[in-house]
Amino acid sequence: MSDKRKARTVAETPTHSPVGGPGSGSRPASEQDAPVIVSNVPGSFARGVLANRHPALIEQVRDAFPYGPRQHEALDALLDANNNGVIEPLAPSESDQELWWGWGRELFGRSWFDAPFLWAESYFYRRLLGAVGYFGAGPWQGVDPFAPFKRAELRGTAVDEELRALDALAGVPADERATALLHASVRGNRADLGFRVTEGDTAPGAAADDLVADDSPLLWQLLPAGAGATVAVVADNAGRELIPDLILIDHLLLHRHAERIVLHVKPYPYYVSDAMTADVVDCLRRLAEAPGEAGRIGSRLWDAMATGRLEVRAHPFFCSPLPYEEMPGDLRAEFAAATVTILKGDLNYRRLVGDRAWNATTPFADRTAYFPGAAAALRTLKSDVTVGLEQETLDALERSGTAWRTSGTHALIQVRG
Ligand SMILES: O=P(O)(O)OC[C@@]1(O)O[C@H](CO)[C@@H](O)[C@@H]1O
Repeated sequence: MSDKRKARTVAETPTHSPVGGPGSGSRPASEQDAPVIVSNVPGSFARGVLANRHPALIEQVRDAFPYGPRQHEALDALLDANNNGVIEPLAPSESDQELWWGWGRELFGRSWFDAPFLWAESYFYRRLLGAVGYFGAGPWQGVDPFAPFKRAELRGTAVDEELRALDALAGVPADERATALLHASVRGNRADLGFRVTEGDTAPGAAADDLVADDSPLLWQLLPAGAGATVAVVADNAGRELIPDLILIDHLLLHRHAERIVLHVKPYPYYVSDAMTADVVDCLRRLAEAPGEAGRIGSRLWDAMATGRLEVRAHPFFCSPLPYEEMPGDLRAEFAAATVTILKGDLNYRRLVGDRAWNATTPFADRTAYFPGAAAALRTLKSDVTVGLEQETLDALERSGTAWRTSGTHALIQVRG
């Protein structure tokens, strides 16, 4: 962690005030140093994630596999540390021990609730994988603890219905279809299995599709047909989010809005349902084996993989607890070479604009000015961070008295060209 970042984080942690909920849009966060979100504020969303979602998740994972005593003991220890304990560093034998030490040196020995929310969540997932033996040499190495949930979702009848709906869409004009597919990709971000651990079923289409910001005209301007664009797509969740993302990717390739697309996924399981290469393969199979238009999309994408027009990458940075502002040079170069980078989902948004209590009218372009090239965020609102709203929009949301920031009922399409 850089000294600059360390100083900001530590200094601001104790002075953080609750964020989210009615009235929070008027908090006087300066544009430069909005407080880092931590999880020690009673009643805050971040506290709820650590206090409720993480323990529930440990139990779900425990119940989903016939783990042995070693895994059960490690899960018990993680549960205890999450609820009552302090953050322990990784064992020296772990290959990423030094890396995490560097990212959180000053946080070890402190309560999980006092660490920056983004860091604490990321480290929780790292510890969970460690507890079930994901990284260790042994029979559980590489076994995705979230695979049963991802698999059940992908096999569900809801996916059948969503794929069947593509047949009706095949006949509509290309621009209408493009809008529908873009919105489906945004709405797909509601299908987040981590969110559903405590928030219940807010699956795609279950709630009003309420866009609080919509820069989609700018996105299409950046991608005129036939201009030879390369698009980077930073994926979020597998299954019911990744399927509409892949369908949108097919549309971009088919209508030559992009000549080449690089799909960035996680190198290992993360935030419950985040997509890895194995999930891309499962989704492509699901599409390719479906009847009708979905099957045609699946085989086109399969071919696009074979010719390199669609490529999958899994950079380790995606599983780090860092904001995109601190991305390494090779990833920066990759995004710089893209015509536009589309970042899916809530966590990517937090990492893109910074996991801080920004004033919601802070311009999106200011918060993403560091990003190497054009950036587009497609996100359902599922955490406190929001920027780029018009004052009237913010006022109306605050008047609504709803938990609009965190309940997954609202979404946004924000673009910086
Ligand atoms: O990135 P995603 O899948 O859209 O959302 C991730 C999420 O479920 O996890 C975090 C809380 O655990 C929040 O940022 C958000 O609600």
